[in-house]
Amino acid sequence: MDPVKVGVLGLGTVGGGTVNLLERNRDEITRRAGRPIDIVHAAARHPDRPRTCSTDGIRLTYDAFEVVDDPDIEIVVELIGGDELARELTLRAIDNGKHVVTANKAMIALHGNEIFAKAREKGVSVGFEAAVAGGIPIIKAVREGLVGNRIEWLAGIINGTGNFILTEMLYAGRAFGDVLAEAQRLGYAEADPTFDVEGIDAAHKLTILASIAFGIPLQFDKVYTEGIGQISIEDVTYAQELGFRIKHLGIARREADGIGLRVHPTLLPERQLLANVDGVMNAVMVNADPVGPTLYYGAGAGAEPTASAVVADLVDVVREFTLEPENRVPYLAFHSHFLSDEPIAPIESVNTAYYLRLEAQDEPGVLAEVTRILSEAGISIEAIIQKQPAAGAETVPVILLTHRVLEAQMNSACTQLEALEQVHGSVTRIRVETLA
Ligand SMILES: NC(=O)C1=CN([C@@H]2O[C@H](COP(=O)(O)OP(=O)(O)OC[C@H]3O[C@@H](n4cnc5c(N)ncnc54)[C@H](O)[C@@H]3O)[C@@H](O)[C@H]2O)C=CC1
Ligand SMILES: N[C@@H](CC=O)C(=O)O
Ligand code: NA
Repeated sequence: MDPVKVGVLGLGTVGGGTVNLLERNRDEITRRAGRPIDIVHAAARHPDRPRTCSTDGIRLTYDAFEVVDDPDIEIVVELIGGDELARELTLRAIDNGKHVVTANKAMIALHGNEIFAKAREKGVSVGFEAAVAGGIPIIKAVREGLVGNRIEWLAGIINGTGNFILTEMLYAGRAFGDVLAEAQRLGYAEADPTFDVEGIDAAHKLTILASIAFGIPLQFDKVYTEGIGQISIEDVTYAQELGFRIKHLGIARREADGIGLRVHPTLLPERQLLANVDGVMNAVMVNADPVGPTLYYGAGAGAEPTASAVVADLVDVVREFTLEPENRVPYLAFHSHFLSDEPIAPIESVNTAYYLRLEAQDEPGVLAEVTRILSEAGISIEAIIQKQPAAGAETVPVILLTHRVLEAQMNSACTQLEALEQVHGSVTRIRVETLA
């Protein structure tokens, strides 16, 4: 049995994890793939650096192009991250007739349309299971397991670092910088952690999920994105009093004007399973016809869970070696000539319920003014709470939960609320989803 020869680009967190996993579960993996899978060539920026994996039997080089040009290599595993150089190396590997496995969501979200077109032309596979929700086999589940369904919406916690920070900071009282540093130490964070904190990484993943769920091209630039930076302890506390938890979600849903793609903090009823996904864990809920809601849960980041997904793709590619390219599972689940040009709905036309918090002067008539403005904007109120003023404070917090409303209506109502003399500062607004 000739081993399959694999080249790896990048021996960092995921690269090291992948080398270790192929070694540790070698027998099981060989019995499943039909042949042993050997990493024989790897590019590392610092080949002499101590690593988390053994490099025995692996030819090491500084030059990633040497690996993609190595005629012995059948599959290239791209694990350097970033988008431009990774794209160049991936396209070159494909041009050289090699299959590619990658964990790089930025590259797939930004350049996937081009990469898949080139891969189709060359008849090679491109696996990217590790790019979304780490170890959860979500690409496989949506692309293959739900193939008979029409997907209505999906919603998920799809950034491990962000969820780890939120959980530790808001529910265990730790400081942001301290938790982020720990996420970096544990290998969860992106090279530039603002990608995690500002929701960019989640938007990359949502782009990919939406494409395979709805059969649309990858359109990262159309995702509406808010990060976790503006979530305050105060709002977490009030949300809890109302029976909700705040999570950072990626949501893709069929809306009246097209498909809505958004990443933002969200209040979820505390009984929702997604509301109880904590730490580095991720979860994606998919609502489809006819299956109904299904939920996928597991570690969203870290060396070993991510390596699990990389190895799953490696085995899939090996199993498909002898399949005619047209009989393989399409990269984006739908055949490329059947991808739809359905528009992406602008955020203004998205419909959600809202949590609002405003600081109002503690005097008669203010609540009446607030409810008048909302009612004139066609927004109905589900709950309203006026807190006691803190000692010596000029204002009292007023918290409202609204029914579903168009984003555009909410924008204009908030402008009017902020213009009231009795309302100080800006209105805090967080979308509410019940995922029903
Ligand atoms: N860490 C995680 O939990 C997950 C990471 N990913 C993705 O996996 C990819 C890799 O991430 P990590 O392993 O966490 O990053 P990392 O920073 O730990 O590893 C990347 C490695 O590539 C090396 N490298 C960079 N440019 C190179 C070049 N031109 N030639 C050779 N080596 C080069 C770096 O020196 C580093 O050792 C990224 O695309 C990331 O988004 C995906 C899922 C989870
Ligand atoms: N930085 C990412 C890594 C996995 O995709 C995350 O924290 O989710
Ligand atoms: Na995955």
